[in-house]
Amino acid sequence: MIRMTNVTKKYRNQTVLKDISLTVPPGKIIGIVGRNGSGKSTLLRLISGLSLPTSGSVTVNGETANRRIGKVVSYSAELGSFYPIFTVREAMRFQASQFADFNLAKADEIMKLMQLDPHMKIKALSKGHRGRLQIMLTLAREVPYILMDEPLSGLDPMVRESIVKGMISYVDLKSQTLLMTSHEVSEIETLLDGFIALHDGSLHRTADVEELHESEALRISEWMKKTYL
Ligand SMILES: Nc1ncnc2c1ncn2[C@@H]1O[C@H](COP(=O)(O)OP(=O)(O)OP(=O)(O)O)[C@@H](O)[C@H]1O
Repeated sequence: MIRMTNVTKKYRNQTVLKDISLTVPPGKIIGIVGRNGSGKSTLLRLISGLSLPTSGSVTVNGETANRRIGKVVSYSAELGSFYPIFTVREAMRFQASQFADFNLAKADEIMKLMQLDPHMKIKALSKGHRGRLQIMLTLAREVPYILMDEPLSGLDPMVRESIVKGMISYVDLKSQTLLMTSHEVSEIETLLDGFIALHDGSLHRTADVEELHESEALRISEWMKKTYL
């Protein structure tokens, strides 16, 4: 279980998250939605333990989310931490050397699904292929929580649907929870069990997708248009 209790995050004197309290149960696919600058990435970074709240607490399976939480949380790392001269295969091996839970066989399958060339150097990859590599490196860890920040950004619209579906097939919902942010809610909403909607740093709503369908006969994208426009 991910639990945020009265979490506020400030950068200098700007409050980017305000008094957020929420829980994310295990075994779910959850979207974090909201306008640009509403705090989606900041929320994920707090859960990943790479950033700490100014006040309030964030716990994952009862443990405070700090840098050590990386043992149960896989966060879509920036490729900046990988040497640009690494090939795709070397980046996989490097990830395996950093994380004992990195499943090389699964990584290999995802690499094929993503149509990544194992011999290509990171510095030579296009933006879309760098995005695919990031998805593979994040998803191949056998951890309870996988956090992906804008996994679809930079991906060609023609392949997004198949990549999203493929991605989900590698999440084991008996033991894993996936949280992801996306600007294109309509592209991921059929996969989501629930969503967390932020507005100007405040928690606007958390809901089950089914509950939204049943109570308001709306899809998330329709609800967002109605709410935010
Ligand atoms: N390291 C930082 N230092 C200062 N301000 C920051 C930092 N990180 C984020 N912010 C600010 O926090 C606010 C929320 O940013 P965040 O990236 O979390 O929003 P977001 O909802 O993910 O945005 P987008 O949809 O544009 O990706 C923004 O105003 C941003 O400028």
